[in-house]
Amino acid sequence: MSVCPMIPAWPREPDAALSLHCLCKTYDRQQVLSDISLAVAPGEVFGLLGPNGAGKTTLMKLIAGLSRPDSGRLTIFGRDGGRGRQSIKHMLALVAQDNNLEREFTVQEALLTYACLYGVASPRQRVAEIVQEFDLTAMLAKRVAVLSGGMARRLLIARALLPAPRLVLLDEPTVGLDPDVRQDIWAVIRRLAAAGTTVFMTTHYMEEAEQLCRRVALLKAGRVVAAGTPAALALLADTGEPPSLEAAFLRLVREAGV
Ligand SMILES: Nc1ncnc2c1ncn2[C@@H]1O[C@H](COP(=O)(O)OP(=O)(O)OP(=O)(O)O)[C@@H](O)[C@H]1O
Repeated sequence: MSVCPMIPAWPREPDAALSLHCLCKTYDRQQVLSDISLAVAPGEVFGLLGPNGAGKTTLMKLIAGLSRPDSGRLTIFGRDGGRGRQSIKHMLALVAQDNNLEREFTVQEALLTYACLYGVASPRQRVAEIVQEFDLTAMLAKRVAVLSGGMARRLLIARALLPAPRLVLLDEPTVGLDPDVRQDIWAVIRRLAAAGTTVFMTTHYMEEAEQLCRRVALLKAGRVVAAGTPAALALLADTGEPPSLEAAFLRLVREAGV
């Protein structure tokens, strides 16, 4: 029988925005996720850290319902993420790493089409709100194919927020972006949290985790090896230097047997 790590003082399942209990996933007989147990409070920005191949995207896909766990339990705002998918679909949005925008559409068309597909009430009005919030007016007539990486990322996030999801999953939201666009996206994430939206994000940037996340979990070879506030995790570095999340990350990732 697998042992499930207990994490004290985390939100209890009925109160949590997202609750994962002993989730396991294998691909081609490779154990990719083992006994993942986490809980994220409503309105929290939670960061998932880990080296390449640790299983972060796989976990995102399980939460988003794009893939099924082999075992374990997943609830979103207290509802079963397995059987009750239909009833929670509208509550969450995933912004994946890849750009899956329709290249021939204009920005306006991309937003309006998505709003209609997702049954957003008053789609034109909602698109106008999002355009204003993301300062997209100047690029509305541009075709998606000609957008820079930073513009496309902003559009992907803007599009995902059209149905006003309560839980937003961001897979490496600022990877490959310049510092200016990164700051823009950080501001979006802070606004979401201030408005009570829950954000569950992955990142390879320790500074990003420190700046944005109330708590983080470190995934290594498909297991949670540490979790807590960035400041608490930084203390695990134990290097004699001023504590840093980066030093703690390196220590935990390199340490054998953790
Ligand atoms: N569809 C799949 N079929 C088979 N193996 C897969 C599949 N998706 C992921 N894997 C494997 O699962 C493991 C975890 O991959 P995953 O993409 O979740 O890691 P990650 O932590 O997101 O990595 P990165 O930081 O590089 O994005 C890897 O060994 C990967 O090869």
